[in-house]
Amino acid sequence: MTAKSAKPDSKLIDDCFILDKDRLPHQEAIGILKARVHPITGTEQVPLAEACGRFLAEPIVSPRPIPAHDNAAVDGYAFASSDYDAAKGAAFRVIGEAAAGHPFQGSLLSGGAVRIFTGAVVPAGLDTIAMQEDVRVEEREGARGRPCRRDLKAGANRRLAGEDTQPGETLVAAGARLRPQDIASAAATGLGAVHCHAPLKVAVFSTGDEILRPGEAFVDGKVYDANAPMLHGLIRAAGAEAVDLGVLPDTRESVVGALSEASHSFNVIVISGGASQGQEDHVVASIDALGQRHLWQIAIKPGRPMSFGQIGDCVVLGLPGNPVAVFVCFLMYVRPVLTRLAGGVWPEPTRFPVPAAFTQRKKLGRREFWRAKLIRKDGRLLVDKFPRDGSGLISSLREADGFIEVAEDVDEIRIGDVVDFIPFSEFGLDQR
Ligand SMILES: Nc1nc2c(c(=O)[nH]1)N[C@H]1C(S)=C(S)[C@@H](COP(=O)(O)OP(=O)(O)OC[C@H]3O[C@@H](n4cnc5c(N)ncnc54)[C@H](O)[C@@H]3O)O[C@H]1N2
Ligand code: MOO
Repeated sequence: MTAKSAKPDSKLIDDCFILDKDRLPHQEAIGILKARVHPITGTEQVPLAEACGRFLAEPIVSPRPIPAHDNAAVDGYAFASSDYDAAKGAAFRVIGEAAAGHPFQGSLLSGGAVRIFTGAVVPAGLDTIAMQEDVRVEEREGARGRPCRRDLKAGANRRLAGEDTQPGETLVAAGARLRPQDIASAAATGLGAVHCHAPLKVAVFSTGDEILRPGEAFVDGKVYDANAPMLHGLIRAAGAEAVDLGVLPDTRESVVGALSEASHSFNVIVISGGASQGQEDHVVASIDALGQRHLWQIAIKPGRPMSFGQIGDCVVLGLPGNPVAVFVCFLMYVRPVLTRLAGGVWPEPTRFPVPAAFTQRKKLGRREFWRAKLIRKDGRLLVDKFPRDGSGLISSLREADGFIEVAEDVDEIRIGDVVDFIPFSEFGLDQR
């Protein structure tokens, strides 16, 4: 991997990214977003069964030890280790029974054992359980004896009260997005509901006179709207509610009117297309007219003309029209913004170091996100770059396993260089 200091590259005069040095570096853009957004939704009690995927407003703290009692890990016989000789094994007289939900009720005698089943409370005074497969049943002097094997450790097959969770322990921190295993943890403490942030309401617009809605009859010269349905899925995967408000024509009045109206009823507006400075691009000018713009043009590829601002309390994220740019901008910028606004902790995807299976030059001074696939070669895991970079190639998104993130100061990746690979699963998008 070759790293150089950023400098203008006169060879690339026809490159529309020539002015990247004047644009905001990725980390500065992240800094602006982080500084500007904070949780904005209300909070509510949510029944556990409905809480998966919600952002937690208050930590989940266990009111009790889990398990609540010492209990049997196996079906067998419980006895006191003080009555047992590990060198010889032992024979016990069975004096009663303990089943899950039905504790032993009798009183214990020295040398007595209790027939016990998995999950049953271990009777007070007993501490060790012999698995029934390790026990031989005998009739001796009229009573049923249970000689059990040698070498059992004191405490064997007993699950201790509190070994999973201690009372007062924080199980899930505020700001976490609840997963099924977190729900199990809360449920095990007896909590019926948890305190969560209300979901964020996000409006989605597409713009462009060329855009047709999927399902409509094709018209020459038009393009079906791939962005709004994709954004819908991405927003839902990020834990927010999405409402698709349709396609706006390329006029200033329609964009200003639609943004203004939506800003009154949504927490966030995500709009794709019309993001740059052509005469048909109205998003940035509309944000300027209606509110404040905090960011526009990032030194990245793809996705450079992304914008971020606010109209009143409504956050507006303007994404470029190219679907690959929408995908990249959403995962790298919009998703963390939505997470934070919804009460979550700013998510940082893990970058996995993986050797490159390809050689590729790159322009200095901007960060690039390359679509990539994991491959196996001679038993090693490598990452291969999708051969074409076009920002309209939805096929590349469909086939990729993730992004390779290439820093501003790198001008070439060579075969064998270790690169930063971000699998799409890091963004909550499942692998097929
Ligand atoms: N002279 C320049 N031209 C362009 C530049 C530049 O710097 N100078 N930047 C290029 C880059 S990079 C991008 S990204 C785009 C950004 O353009 P806009 O956000 O203004 O996007 P549009 O022109 O509206 O659309 C771009 C492209 O995407 C298609 N599109 C738009 N919406 C959808 C949709 N909902 N579903 C599917 N496809 C969509 C649209 O038809 C265009 O092909 O500008 C470059 N040009
Ligand atoms: O950077 Mo554009 O965002 O090529 O699609």
